[in-house]
Amino acid sequence: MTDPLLYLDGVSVSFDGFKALNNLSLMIDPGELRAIIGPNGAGKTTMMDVITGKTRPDHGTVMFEGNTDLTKLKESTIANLGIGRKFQRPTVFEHHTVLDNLELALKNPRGVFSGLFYKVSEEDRKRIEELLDITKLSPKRDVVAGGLAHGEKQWLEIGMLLAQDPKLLLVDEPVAGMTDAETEQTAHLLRAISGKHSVIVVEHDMVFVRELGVKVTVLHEGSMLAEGSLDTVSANQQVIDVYLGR
Ligand SMILES: Nc1ncnc2c1ncn2[C@@H]1O[C@H](COP(=O)(O)OP(=O)(O)OP(=O)(O)O)[C@@H](O)[C@H]1O
Repeated sequence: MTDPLLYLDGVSVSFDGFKALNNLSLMIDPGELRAIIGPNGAGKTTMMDVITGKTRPDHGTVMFEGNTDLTKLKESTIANLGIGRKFQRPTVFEHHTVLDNLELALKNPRGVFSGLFYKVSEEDRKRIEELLDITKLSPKRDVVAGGLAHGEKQWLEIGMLLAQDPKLLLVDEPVAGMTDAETEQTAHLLRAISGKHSVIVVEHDMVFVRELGVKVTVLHEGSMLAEGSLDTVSANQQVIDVYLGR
């Protein structure tokens, strides 16, 4: 058995006495792509906030690569360990081209480097070509990011995060506002980057989750309600009740 890359153990977070996370435990393997679903308020965002160090849990540990407890570290330190996060709204440099955006992302590995003394090396060029290829943005390389379609912007931002070679990528509702074709393409992209990177994706769109075809964790009231394939969890009576509001 491989050791998990990430191991949340008994994590609880309270806001004014309200338990947003309640004794949550979860394991993610190296290279795994995992979907997290759950009704509004289930604690999905809070879970991401705890992993990235934005929110400190009241109880529990978040072990990364076996022996690093993320709950003891600052957000910037956690980012430097190789944990990237993509928020729902794309944040790309709108006035720069796709190529420039990827170059800028390479220039600032996890925010440590100064771009001032930076020159694009042959190795970087190769990496940028790989990123253009995987995000399917090669034909758009010279287009200004502001002129991209919504889906393309999201893929560009994922490419920018990949430029920093994260071990773990957290992706929050990537397909909100996407067309069906874009949604399918995004599932394809996330599947393509898993293996080399672990990816946790939070999403409400079940068509997308089905396209991902990976293990699903269902959160409810801050705890894990069920885990397994989408077919398994959707047949679970407790999961059905929660989604129907019973
Ligand atoms: N900073 C905060 N202060 C007070 N309550 C909070 C705070 N952050 C989250 N909560 C509450 O904790 C609960 C869990 O919220 P969270 O955003 O993690 O859920 P979610 O599963 O991401 O929901 P959604 O699918 O709607 O994004 C919610 O009831 C929310 O109102």
